[in-house]
Amino acid sequence: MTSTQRRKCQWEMALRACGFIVFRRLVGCFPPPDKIEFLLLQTSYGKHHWTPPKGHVDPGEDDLTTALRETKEEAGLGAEHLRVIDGFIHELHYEVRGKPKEVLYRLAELRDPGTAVTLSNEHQDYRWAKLEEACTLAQHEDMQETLRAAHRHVQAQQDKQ
Ligand SMILES: Nc1nc2c(ncn2[C@@H]2O[C@H](COP(=O)(O)OP(=O)(O)OP(=O)(O)OP(=O)(O)OC[C@H]3O[C@@H](n4cnc5c(=O)[nH]c(N)nc54)[C@H](O)[C@@H]3O)[C@@H](O)[C@H]2O)c(=O)[nH]1
Repeated sequence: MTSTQRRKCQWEMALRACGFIVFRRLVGCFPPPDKIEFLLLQTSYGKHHWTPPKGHVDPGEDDLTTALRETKEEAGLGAEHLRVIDGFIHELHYEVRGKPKEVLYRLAELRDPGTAVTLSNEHQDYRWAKLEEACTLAQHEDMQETLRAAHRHVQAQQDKQ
């Protein structure tokens, strides 16, 4: 299937995308109370909006495979770089050009916080952002709530340790 056929097929189906809220924990700098930073990517097209790595589900692909593929394609981070966090899945529903779209986000920690991010031509910039900056970049309320929920989830896990 050519990329044009793939894109047409995706538009004919319900829009569905999957991705990862990728976070890293800063190490070695004391005290900052909040060491959690989220990865956001800025598109090189359209409104240049910021989102975590994610993208459309290919025909026959399962959600986790899509999330891993897109994170590799868009940020250069593969399964070997990530620790997928159990118990966190957030599904967002919004409209894109009049069509309903659903986006499913899982949560993953960057194992080595020093790992470099490598962008594809779909994005022009990236940021490792603390929660409030990430919410400002993300703009959309549903994404902001997802980031806050991810932050709560990571902190709750930390508190248990
Ligand atoms: N030239 C050009 N080309 C485009 C354009 N558009 C796509 N391409 C091509 O498609 C490829 C991307 O393919 P994938 O990577 O597989 O797909 P995704 O990762 O899914 O990426 P998208 O950008 O399609 O979709 P969203 O991020 O969902 O943004 C769509 C709208 O929704 C808003 N929005 C975003 N997030 C949230 C949220 O959390 N909450 C709420 N409420 N709203 C949100 C956002 O502000 C925006 O207005 C590119 O390579 C291009 O070739 C475009 O405008 N111009």
